This record gives sequence, C-alpha cells and structure tokens, in this order.
Amino acid sequence: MKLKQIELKNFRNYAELQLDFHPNLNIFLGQNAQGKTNILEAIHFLALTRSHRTSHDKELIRWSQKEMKVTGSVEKKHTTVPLEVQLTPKGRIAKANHLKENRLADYIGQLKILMFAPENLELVKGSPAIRRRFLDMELGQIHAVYLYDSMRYNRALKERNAYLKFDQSKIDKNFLSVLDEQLVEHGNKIMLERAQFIEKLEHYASKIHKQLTHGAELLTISYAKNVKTDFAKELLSRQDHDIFRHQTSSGPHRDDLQFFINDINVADFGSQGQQRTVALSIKLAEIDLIFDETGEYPILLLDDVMSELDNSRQLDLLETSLGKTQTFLTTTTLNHLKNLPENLSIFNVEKGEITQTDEKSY
Ligand SMILES: Nc1ncnc2c1ncn2[C@@H]1O[C@H](COP(=O)(O)OP(=O)(O)OP(=O)(O)O)[C@@H](O)[C@H]1O
Repeated sequence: MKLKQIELKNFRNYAELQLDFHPNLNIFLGQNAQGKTNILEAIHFLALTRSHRTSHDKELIRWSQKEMKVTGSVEKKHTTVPLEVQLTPKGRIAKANHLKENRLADYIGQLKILMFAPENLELVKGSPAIRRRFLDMELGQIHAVYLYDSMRYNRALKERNAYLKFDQSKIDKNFLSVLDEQLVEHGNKIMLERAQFIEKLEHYASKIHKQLTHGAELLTISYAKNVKTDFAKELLSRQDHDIFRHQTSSGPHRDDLQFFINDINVADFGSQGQQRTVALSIKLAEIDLIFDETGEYPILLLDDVMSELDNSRQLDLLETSLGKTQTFLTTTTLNHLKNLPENLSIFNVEKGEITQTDEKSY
C-alpha cells in the first residue's frame, strides 16, 4: 500500500497544500515548529480520522477557520482508493471512493499506517492508558470488528458508570445486571482479540529484538488482563464495591501490557536504551504482523525519532522497513542520518511552505 499524494485545506498551519509522494522514502526536513509533524499528523488523520497527538479536533483546524479537509490517494494491489476526511461545524465526515462512510469501522483500515513518534517511547514506561490506546489503535486497523466491539463496550461502560453515580439507595441491582450483560458480551470479545494480538506481537517482536541485541536479550510480552476468571462473575462479585465507589472496577478498560527482557520487567528495571529498543522492536514487528493479518504492508511514519536512536539502530530501522513499506520521516538535519538510499524525495519545510529538493542533489 502506498500513499501517492495528499491535499490539505486549512489543516494546522497549511492553508492549501498538495504533495506527491515518493513510493519508497519521503523526508521532511526543517527547523523546529515549521510544520513537519503537521504533515505526518495529516496522514494519521486521513488514515484514522484522529490526530496522534491531540484529542481536541479543533486544534487541527487552521486558526480563524471553521473547517478543514484532508484528501489523499492510496494505491493498493489492484486499485487506487481516494480518501477524504473533513471536520466541519456539523462534525466529522469520512469518505472512501467518494462515498460517505457512516460507520467509522467501515472507513478505518483503508489506509494502514504505523506511526513511530517520541511518544511511542512511552509505550514501555508510560501509563497503562497509553498501552490500551496502542492496543485499540493497532487492532482497530487490522480488524474492523474490534472497533465495533470496543465502541459498544465503551458505550455500555459509560452508561453503567453514569448509573453508579446515583445515590446508593436508588440503585436497582437487577437493572445493573442488565447493563452488565452488554458489558460482558463486548468485553469478552475485546479480551479475546487482545490476547490473540499480543501473542502474535510477541512472536514477531521477540525475533526482531533478538536481532537488534545480537542474541543477548529475550523479549517477552505479557497481557496483564484485569479480568482474572469469568467477567460476568467478577462484575457480580464486585457489585457492592462498585456501587460504593460509584465506578466499574473490573473489565478490559483496566487492562495492561508488560514487557520483560530475560524475565526482568523493562518498565521497572530496564535502562532507557533497553526501553527504546523494546519500543522499536514492537513497531518493527507490527510491519510483518499487519502484513500477515491483512495481506498489505502499512505505511511507516517516523516523527523525529531518528535523532533518538544511535546509528546502528537507525540502520536497523531503515533496513527493516525500506523495501517493504513506504516511509515518511521528519528530521531537523540530515547529518545524523547515515546510509540513506538513493531513491527518495526530500521536502524542505519552512513556515508552512514546502519546496522539494532534487532526489539526487541533497
Ligand atoms: N491550528 C493551527 N493553525 C495554524 N497554525 C498552527 C496550528 N496548530 C499549530 N500551528 C503551527 O504549526 C507549527 C508547528 O508545526 P509542527 O508541529 O509540524 O512543527 P515541526 O516542524 O514538526 O517542529 P518540531 O521539529 O519542533 O516538532 C507552529 O508554528 C504552530 O504555530
């Protein structure tokens, strides 16, 4: 899968922009705060209808404007699919093949992406919410049905939590059990999907991690599932506790992931370098995992991560990705980027203006 071109209208600091991309490697080069990340964010938005760095959609609209639009053209094995996502005062509109998709789950997955940004280094050490978001984002792109289940689960959870906010004396336990049924139905599916995904992720990531560390480190990933036995029984047994605390205390919304190197918990005892290598192994593993699950390689977005990695890990990253996936990366300098291939496009970004350097003359 390749992103052939993109067009932005009133997205962040771009009033209007049209770019044609190289099928292999695209580099966005420029000083800080010029608009490099904004372009990767626009690609992320086109793929998932969401930003990777803010949940406030309004921030994406160019200041003093009311709406924005990102369109793009995705080349697949046998077809080219035009995509379009718009934010308007009435809400979000996503179109594939010029047809409006009313359900997000039908749209997401048309353009598959892998984003590796400085925030990803938090995957290992950050809060459990970051790891749950990671699971949801990645699984949602692979299996549309996962998105349905997680949306329905979240709706049921919100309803249950709203009911638990009532005064304890007004809570009807029979009604609570009805709400529990919906939670259990969708929650069990989510947990099953997550368990299968984590098992596959571990399979690929441990192989890559072994290569990156020249055989010295064995990476294992464990699913720290909040539900230990039977979800329905756990909800029932914790009913009084939940009524007292006014919130739902068990379920996949409390899940987590743990990473181990040679059986040692990386979040607690790993060095910063080890945590980075684990984050990198996981991202690289996903390239193959997504291909195995969907028959298509995702495109890779690398936001300012090259300077975070030493030369050998930069090389590992580019070697593993190039040739398989179309890659987009942002950087403030080419100095630390060693071993770049010859066929690539370089876009110079300055104050929201973009000029392209001839492929061979950088
Ligand atoms: N909604 C918006 N409307 C107009 N301009 C915006 C909007 N949001 C952000 N900007 C501008 O976009 C620029 C930041 O762009 P971006 O985050 O892409 O920087 P960058 O080039 O990736 O820099 P760095 O290397 O520091 O990450 C800033 O100048 C900011 O003022």
